[in-house]
Amino acid sequence: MMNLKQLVLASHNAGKLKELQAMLGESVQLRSIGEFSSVEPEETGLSFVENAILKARNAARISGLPALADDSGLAVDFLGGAPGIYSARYADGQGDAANNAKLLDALKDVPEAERGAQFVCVLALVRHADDPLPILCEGLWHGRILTAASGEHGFGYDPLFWVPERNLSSAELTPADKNRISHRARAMDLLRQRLGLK
Ligand SMILES: O=c1nc[nH]c2c1ncn2[C@H]1C[C@H](O)[C@@H](COP(=O)(O)OP(=O)(O)OP(=O)(O)O)O1
Ligand SMILES: [Mg+2]
Repeated sequence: MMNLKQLVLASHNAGKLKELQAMLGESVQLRSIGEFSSVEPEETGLSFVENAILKARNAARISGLPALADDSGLAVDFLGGAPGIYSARYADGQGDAANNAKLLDALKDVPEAERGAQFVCVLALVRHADDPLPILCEGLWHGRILTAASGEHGFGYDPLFWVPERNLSSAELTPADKNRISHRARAMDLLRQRLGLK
């Protein structure tokens, strides 16, 4: 189908690279787009799918390699699905800690039963920059937003995301356990099936 020994990961997020490489194992080497360029494309799409495709095409164009992109985020029920595709930019680009603080504030006094949320991950794989048939895989992970941060693992909103099947925050899970059950794990599972890697 395509040479998948080397794929460029269209992401500047070290947390994603670590998780995706761990899920893929040694048969596929993920190279970060950061090796080729430090310029991040503007995420102008209105959906996770559009942004994932846009990032994958951009990375394939820059690197000349097949490219995998991950567009992901946190959709909070009480906020009508926000921050959603804007999760990384929720606190205007001030980073994870500011995003988490803003989310806690937005849910101040909201009772537990109304704090439902889901992590969303869309993976897009393109064989080359103009690929007319990107492979798209998605994964969801249902949980709840805690009232205070807890845990040191992971990245992003992990310290605020309570995982019902473990009764722990996502940042309290071991990396290996998160990689078995997360939104990203589900999307990667589908991708491996699509690629005949399992
Ligand atoms: O497993 C996760 N655990 C915690 N937080 C997560 C997770 N997965 C996505 N997230 C959050 C981080 C960021 O606020 C947004 C992704 O934004 P997103 O644009 O896809 O990624 P990004 O800008 O960090 O890197 P890049 O676009 O270069 O891949 O959702
Ligand atoms: Mg981004």
